[in-house]
Amino acid sequence: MSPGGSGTRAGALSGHATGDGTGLDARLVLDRGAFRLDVSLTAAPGEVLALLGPNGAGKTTALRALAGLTPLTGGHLRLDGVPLEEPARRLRVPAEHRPCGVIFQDYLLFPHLSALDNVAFGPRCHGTGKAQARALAAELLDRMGLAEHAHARPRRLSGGQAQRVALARALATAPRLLLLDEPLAALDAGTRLDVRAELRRHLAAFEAVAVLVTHDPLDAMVLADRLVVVEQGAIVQQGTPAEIAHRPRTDYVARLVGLNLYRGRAEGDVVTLGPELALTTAEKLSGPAFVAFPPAAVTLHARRPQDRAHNAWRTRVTGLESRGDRIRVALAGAGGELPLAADLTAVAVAELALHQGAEVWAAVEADRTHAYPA
Ligand SMILES: Nc1ncnc2c1ncn2[C@@H]1O[C@H](COP(=O)(O)OP(=O)(O)OP(=O)(O)O)[C@@H](O)[C@H]1O
Repeated sequence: MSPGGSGTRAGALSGHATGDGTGLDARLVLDRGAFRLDVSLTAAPGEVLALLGPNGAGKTTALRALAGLTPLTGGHLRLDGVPLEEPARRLRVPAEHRPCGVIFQDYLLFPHLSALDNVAFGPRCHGTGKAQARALAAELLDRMGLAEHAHARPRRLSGGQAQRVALARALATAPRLLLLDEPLAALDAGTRLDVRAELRRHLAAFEAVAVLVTHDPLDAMVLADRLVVVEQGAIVQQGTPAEIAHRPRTDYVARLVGLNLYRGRAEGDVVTLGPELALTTAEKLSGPAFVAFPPAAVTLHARRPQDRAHNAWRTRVTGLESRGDRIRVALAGAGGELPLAADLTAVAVAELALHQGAEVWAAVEADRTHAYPA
C-alpha cells in the first residue's frame, strides 16, 4: 500500500490522469449481441469512481469486464502500468489472477464458511499460510467492528454485517482495484445510512482505485470522487458530483440531480428553446446552450405574471406527486413539449385548483436559471 493517503487523495481529486502509469487505464469495448459497450475509464490511486446510469446502460457489464468475468472484445485494461487485458494482443489475465477485490450485490459470501474463513479465503488462495490468513482476517473483521461475529455463518448475519464482511473479504488481498456493484442496494433504509457512512470512511482510506456501480445518486455523491454517467453503453458525462449537479448534460442526469434542463440557442442573455419559448437567463452566452433550474424556482399562476423579471409560458399539468412537505407538479408546454417540474406547497396547489390537464402559467426568474454551453 502506498503511504500518505491524504496526499494521494488530493492528487486524485485534482484530476484523473495517470501519467505515471499508476492506477487504472482502461478502454472497455464489449459486444453483446445488439448491445455495445465502449467506455474509457482512468483513475489515479486513491480515487473512487461511481458508474451511474439507467437500467441496461452497461454499468454491470463494465464492472464485470474490469474484474475479468466478461472478456473484452476490444480496447485495453491496464492497472498500475501492468496490462491485464488487450484482445488485439490476445492478452488476458484471468479473473483469479487479477489484483481485484469484488463486492457484488448479493455479497457472494460462501454460505458454508464462517465470516472469518470467508475473509481468510482470498489470502489463502494467494498462498498465505492458514494461521497468518486467519490472523489477517480477524484483524480486518475487528476493524469493521465485527470481531464478535467472526465465527458466524453468513445466514446468521444481518444485511449490514454481511455487507461489511464482504468488504473485509474484498480488502483482505490488498487489491489494487476494488469493484463494488450496488453495495448498498440490498440494505433497508436505516441500515443503509450507517453502512453508507462506514463505507465512505473505508473508501476514503483506501489507497488504490475503487469503482462502484449504483442507481442511487445519493450513494454516488457521498461515496465517489468522480461520477461517470453511462447511457446506452457510452459515457455521456463525467465530473465531480458538484460539476455534474451544476451542469447536467442529459435528461437522465438532470432528473438524477433534480433539475429542469433544456437545450437551445443562446444570444446574449436569451436562450431560444423553440418557436414559442425563449428564456432570459442570468448568464450571457452565444451558440448552443443548456438552461437548468430547480423545480423549487418555478412558480405557477392562473394568469400571466406581469413582473418582467420573470420568464413566463403557458403549460398544462400532466401529473401531481406528493414529496415530503411539497407537491411535485409535472407540466408540459401546451403541445406536450418542454416537460417541466415545479415544487409547490399543498396550499399553492389548492389555491390554483391544480389537477391533471389544468392550464397554468409557469414562471421562473432569470436569476434562478443557469445557462452554460452545450
Ligand atoms: N449475458 C448477457 N448476454 C447478452 N446481453 C446481455 C447479457 N447481460 C446483459 N446484457 C445486455 O447488456 C446490456 C447492459 O446490461 P448491464 O447489466 O450491464 O446494464 P446495467 O447498466 O448494469 O443495468 P442495471 O442497472 O439494470 O443493472 C443490456 O442491454 C443487457 O440486455
